[in-house]
Amino acid sequence: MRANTRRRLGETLRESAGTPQALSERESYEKMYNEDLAKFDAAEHNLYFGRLDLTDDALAAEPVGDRGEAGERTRRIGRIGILDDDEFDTTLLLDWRAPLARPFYLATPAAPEGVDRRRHVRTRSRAVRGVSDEYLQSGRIDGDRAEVNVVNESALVDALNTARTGEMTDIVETIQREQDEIIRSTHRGVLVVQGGPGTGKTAVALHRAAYLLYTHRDVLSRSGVLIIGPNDDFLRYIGQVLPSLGETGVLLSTIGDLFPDVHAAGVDTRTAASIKGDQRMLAVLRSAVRGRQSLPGRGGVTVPFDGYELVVDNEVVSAARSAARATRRAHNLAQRTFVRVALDELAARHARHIGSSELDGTPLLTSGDLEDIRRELELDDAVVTTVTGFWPQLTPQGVLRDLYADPTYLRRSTRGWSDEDRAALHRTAAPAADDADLSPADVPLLDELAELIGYRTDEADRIERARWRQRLSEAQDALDILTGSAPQDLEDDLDPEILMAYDLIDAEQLAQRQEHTQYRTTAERAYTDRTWTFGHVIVDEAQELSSMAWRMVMRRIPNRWMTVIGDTAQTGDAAGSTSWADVFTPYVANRWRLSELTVNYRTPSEITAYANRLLARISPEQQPPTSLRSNGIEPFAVRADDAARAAAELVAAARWPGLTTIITADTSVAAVRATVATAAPDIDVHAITASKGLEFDNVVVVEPADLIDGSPRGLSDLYVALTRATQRAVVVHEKDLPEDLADLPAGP
Ligand SMILES: Nc1ncnc2c1ncn2[C@@H]1O[C@H](COP(=O)(O)OP(=O)(O)OP(=O)(O)O)[C@@H](O)[C@H]1O
Repeated sequence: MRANTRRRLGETLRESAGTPQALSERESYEKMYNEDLAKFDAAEHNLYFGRLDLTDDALAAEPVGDRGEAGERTRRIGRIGILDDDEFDTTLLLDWRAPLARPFYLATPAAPEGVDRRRHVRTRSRAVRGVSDEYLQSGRIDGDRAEVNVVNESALVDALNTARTGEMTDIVETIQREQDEIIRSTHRGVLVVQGGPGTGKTAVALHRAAYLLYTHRDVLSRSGVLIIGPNDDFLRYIGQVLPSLGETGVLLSTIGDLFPDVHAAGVDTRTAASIKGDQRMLAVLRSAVRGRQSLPGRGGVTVPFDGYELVVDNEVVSAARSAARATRRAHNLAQRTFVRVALDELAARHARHIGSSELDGTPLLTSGDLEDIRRELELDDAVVTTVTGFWPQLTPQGVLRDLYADPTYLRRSTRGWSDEDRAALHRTAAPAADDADLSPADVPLLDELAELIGYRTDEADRIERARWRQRLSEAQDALDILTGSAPQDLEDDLDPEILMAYDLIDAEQLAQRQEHTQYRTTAERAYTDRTWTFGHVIVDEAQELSSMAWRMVMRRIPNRWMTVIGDTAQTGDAAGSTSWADVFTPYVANRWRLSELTVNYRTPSEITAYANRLLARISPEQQPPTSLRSNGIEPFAVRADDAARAAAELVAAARWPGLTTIITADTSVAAVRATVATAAPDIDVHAITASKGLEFDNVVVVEPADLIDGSPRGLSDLYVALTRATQRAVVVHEKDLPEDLADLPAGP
C-alpha cells in the first residue's frame, strides 16, 4: 500500500497543471496521498491487535452482501482498515472504529454479542509476542502461547502496568465498555463526561475525536475538530495520540492560544484570574468600549476649516453618537454612521454660518453648495481626525491594556466594584511586543472585546486585503522579470508573432493561481481565523474553564455539538465550575446529556484509599471511582525540617523505576525548585496547576498544608496531586498533615 501510494504521489507531482482547476485538483490528490502515507506509518506499530470469531447463529443472522456473498466468520481488527487487492475488495483488516469491530469492545460472557472467541494479539515490530483467547460462550480463557500469561484482561493490565514515558499512548486495544459508549455516542448536542481521576477521560476524548473523524469524515474534515486542553505541557503529553491513530487534522489548543496572534504566557494571581473569568467582566468590557465613545466637553474643540474655526461640540458628537449606537452594530462598524452624521451636522452648521443673509439670516447657499461643503469636510484630514477621535477605531488589545493601565478608565468601567477587586485588575508593567505578557484569563476578554468592537470583520478584511495586495505585487514582479528577460532587440519593435508573458496572463490571474498553492490544512486555517466555527469541539479538564472562557468556546461552535470532559471534584481554578448544569443551562437549556466513567485505571487502590477521603469532603455526593488494580505499594509520609530538601534526597536515594516528579503548591514551586536543584538537579518538580491531566509512576507531594492553603480550592489540588500516581505516592511535610492523611504510615 505504501509503495502504491508513493508511486501515485510521484505521478501526481510530475503532472503539469495548466488551469487553476487542474492545479487545485492536483493539490487535493497530493494532500490525500500524503495523509495516507502518514496514516500507514502511524499504523505500523501494532497494526493488527484483535480478532473475533462469530458463532454459527451470529453468522447465519449476518446480512448477505450486495454481491450475494455471505458474511465472514472471522473479523480481524486493527488500527486502520485494509482491503485486499482481489476482485471483491475483501476486507483483510477492519478499522477499530468500524461498526463491525464494535463487539471487540462490548462483548462479555454475559452479553457475548454473537462472539464465540475474542483474541488479543500483541506484537512488537512485526513479531507476534503474545496471544490470549476468551471464549465468550463458555467463559473459558486460554492463556498465552508466547508469554507467561494470564487472565481475561491481560492486555489491559499489561497496558496499565507499563512504566510511563511522559507521553500518552492510545488505548485502541483495550477500550472498555463504558468508554466505548462515550467514544461512539451518537448524541448530537453537548455530551458531558464526568469521571474521577484516571478514569480515562482524556483517552476517551482523543478516541472520540478519532472516531468522529472516521464516521463523519466529510463534514468534519472541512469544518475541523478542536480539542481544548488546560496547558501546553498537557497538549504535549497528549500530542502523539491522534497522529498514532492516523489523524492529523485536529487542532489542539489551550484557552490562552485561542485568539489569533496572541500567545498568552502571563501569569495572573488567583484573585485576578477569578475576577477576569467572572461574568461581571461583561458589563466592564461593554462600559470600557462605551468609554471610548467620548464627548468633547464644554466648549467643544475647534479645528480650522476653509478659513474659519469649526467647532466640534457636545451637541454634534452626541447626535452622531446616538445615531451610531442606534445602529446596534459593533463599535468599529458603527464608526461610519458616527462620522457621517457628525459631518452632516457640521456641514449644515458651517453653511448656516457662512451663508446666511446678514440682514435677516435667511440661507443664501443652495443645496448644491451644502453638498460641496459636506464633500470638502470629508476630504479634510484634520476635520476627520478630530471627529473620529470621539469614536476611534479600537483593537481588543488596546482597550484591555488601557483598561488595566489607566486608573480613571478602570474606575469608570467598574462602577460598584470594591477597591480590592479593582486593584487586582490594575497593572503597571509595560506591554510585551507580542502580547505574551497577557494571561490565559485575558484571552476570553480579548475575544469578547473583539465581538463588541466588531474587530473580526474589519481586521480580517484588512489582513485579507493586505495579503492579496502582497501576492499581487509578487506576481507583478514575477511578470516583470519574465518580460524583462525577453531579448532586448524586441523591445522597440515588438514582433507580433512572439508571445509575451503579459499576453498569456496578468498579475491578477497569476496571483490567483498562487492562492491555490497555499497548502493549508483545515486546522491551520482554523487557527488563524478567530471567527472559524468548528464541526465538533472537545473540551478536556473542562471544570477549569471560567464563565468568560465558556462564552469564547461557545462562539467557536454554534451548532453546540461538543464533548465536554471533566471532573468537578478536581476544579482548582477559583473561576472554574463545580456544577455542569450551571455551565450549560444558559447555552442549551436542558439539552445536554451526562455520562459517567466509574473505573480508575491509573491509581492503585492503595493510593485511592487516601484520595477518596479527600473526595468525600470536596463533593460528598460523588461516588468515588473504583481502582482497577492494587499493587501492594503503600503510600507513606516523611516529616522533615526542610521538606523540599528531604523530598529531593528521598527521590535521589530511592531510584524508583519509571517517571518520578515532585508536586507542590504554585505558591511554593519556585522555592522548592531552587532547593531541589541544589540537592539533586535532575529531579522534576511540577506546580500543581501544571500537573493537571498528567501522570507519573511515582509522585512525591511536598507540603500538603501549602497546597490546601494556597488556593480556595486547595483540597481539590491535593486530591489531584495524589491521583497523578500510577504506582507510588509519598508525602513529605514540615507542617502538620491534614487530618485525612494524618494516619499515613511513616516511611520509608
Ligand atoms: N481502556 C484503557 N486501556 C488502557 N489504558 C487505559 C484505558 N483507560 C484509561 N487508560 C489509562 O489510564 C490512564 C488515565 O487515563 P486518562 O489520563 O485519560 O484519565 P483522566 O480521567 O483524564 O484522568 P484525570 O482526570 O486524572 O486527568 C492513562 O494512562 C490511560 O492511558
